[in-house]
Amino acid sequence: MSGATHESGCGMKRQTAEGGFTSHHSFMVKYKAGQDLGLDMHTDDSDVTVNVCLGKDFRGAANQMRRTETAVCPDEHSRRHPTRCVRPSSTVILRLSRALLHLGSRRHGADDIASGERNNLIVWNQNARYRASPGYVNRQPYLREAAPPDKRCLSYTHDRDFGDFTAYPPGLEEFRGRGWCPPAFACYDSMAPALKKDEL
Ligand SMILES: O=C(O)CCC(=O)C(=O)O
Ligand SMILES: [Fe+2]
Repeated sequence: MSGATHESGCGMKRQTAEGGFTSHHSFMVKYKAGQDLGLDMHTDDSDVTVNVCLGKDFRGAANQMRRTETAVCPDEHSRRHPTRCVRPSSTVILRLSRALLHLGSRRHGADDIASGERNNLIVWNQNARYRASPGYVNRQPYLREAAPPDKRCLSYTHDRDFGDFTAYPPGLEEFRGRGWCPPAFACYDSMAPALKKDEL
């Protein structure tokens, strides 16, 4: 591996404190024509994720050689910040033989590849002591969203209001109305009234 991208300002102190990681879960993801081309925005069941692009030969959505774009939400998911951002998500270019390190609780996804095959090694690192502490992201209070989400942060599988901001990807219209985010009590003021009534 020739280098790793680590977004600045993405502190990992709490996640790596008190002896560090207590478990790891590693797996490969594969993107190829006729199978998955990319991955919708989501969070991981990890405290810190390592994502290494191992192969093979592919072109990204903008036809770049062996590079693809990954949107990473600037804010850590917490019950206070219900998994998506009102601030613009940053775009990280993950290219062959490089690694990306990010908090599992930050929403992220992989843009579709245009051609070829992309293979990435994903390592989910968990810290049981961090998870048991009051600072754990999923122990924070879940507050109302202050404003509509950033478009780049939207997820067609998770967000009820995805279709209010952008068209569903071809063939994925069936996800309309199926998401859970944001729950009714956390809707921003200008969210469509029909969606505000939905319960979690
Ligand atoms: O393919 C990628 O770059 C992201 C994969 C990922 O986020 C995951 O498998 O959880
Ligand atoms: Fe992920």
